[in-house]
Amino acid sequence: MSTLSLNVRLFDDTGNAPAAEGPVLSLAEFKWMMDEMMLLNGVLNVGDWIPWLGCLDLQGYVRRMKRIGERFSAFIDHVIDEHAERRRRDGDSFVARDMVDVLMQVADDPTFEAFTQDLIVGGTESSSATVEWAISEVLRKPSIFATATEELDHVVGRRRWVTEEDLANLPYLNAIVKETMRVHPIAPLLTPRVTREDVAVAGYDIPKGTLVLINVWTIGRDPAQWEKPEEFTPERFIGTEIDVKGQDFELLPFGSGRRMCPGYNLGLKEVQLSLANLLHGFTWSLPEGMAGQDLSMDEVFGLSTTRKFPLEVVVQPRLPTELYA
Ligand code: HEM
Repeated sequence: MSTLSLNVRLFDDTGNAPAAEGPVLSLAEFKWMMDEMMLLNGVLNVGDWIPWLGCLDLQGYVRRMKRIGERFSAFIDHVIDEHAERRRRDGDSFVARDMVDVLMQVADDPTFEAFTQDLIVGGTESSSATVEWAISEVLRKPSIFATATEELDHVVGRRRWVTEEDLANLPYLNAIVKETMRVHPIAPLLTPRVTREDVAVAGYDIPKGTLVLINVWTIGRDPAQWEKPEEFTPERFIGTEIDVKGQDFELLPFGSGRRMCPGYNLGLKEVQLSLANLLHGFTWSLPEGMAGQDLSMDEVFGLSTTRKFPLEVVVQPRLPTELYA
């Protein structure tokens, strides 16, 4: 899934970065860089909590962070140079083809490189990991697959793939996505906030300057908010108005307020459309002899929360052969 997500953003069909002469040559290498960055974002660095130990870098994390920072920087420079070159080459006939092109048209300041990196890092694993969690949940509960494919067959039919226009007519598919985001929020503690003034929330006095973490992972499992929260039940969203757009505080997979995910619209569509096509196009099952409850749902906590163990599945086509060409 992350390969698909990266191919959409950066790589061509052969897995090479565009103009494969830059500091990153292969998709595999770039994926390693992404994994390393995600992991290092979530680690507990002793030096952050016991400052006098910081200079020793006992766990080696700071060294690794510096190394990955330099490699990412070199890669982003390469992406920007490549885009600038096409802009120069095309002159008046230049047409923006991707997000970097658009950003270069609207912004030209020193934060641009960091912003491009934010978009690549923030937008890649979040979508792919969410789809992977959704497929994992479906594998554990085959009745969900049956209901989803019944809806897809009815709305889309078996002679074509799902398109963006179909999404509005797939309430059960959308409910699977919401339920996945409730149980597996990609950023369980959102981005940290600091209070700008003294404030009282729900009877608690929070002084100005307090670091505040919003635990959406726990909110998603709060029995006061959700019936049988430990169960994966997409049906709970059918017929409700609860949405993921930052207004319903019991479900905040994209956060809320001014620091809410700026890519939520794109991310949501990407997850809905990928999942819809994966369920429509393939029958999913676990390897022989493995039962749903045997599938590990252990998580790795990093910048995003991904599966600890890779998902091993058996897939079979559901649609006419010519659609897979
Ligand atoms: C399923 C997909 C996605 C999920 C679940 C997700 C989730 C999140 C969350 C929870 C935050 C923190 C929000 C907060 O603290 O209030 C965030 C921030 C961010 N996201 Fe996403 N995201 C997704 C897709 C994307 C995409 C596609 C992009 C860009 C193309 C993107 C770019 C960003 C950026 C740049 C930030 C930092 C914003 C800031 O700090 O001001 N995300 N995302």
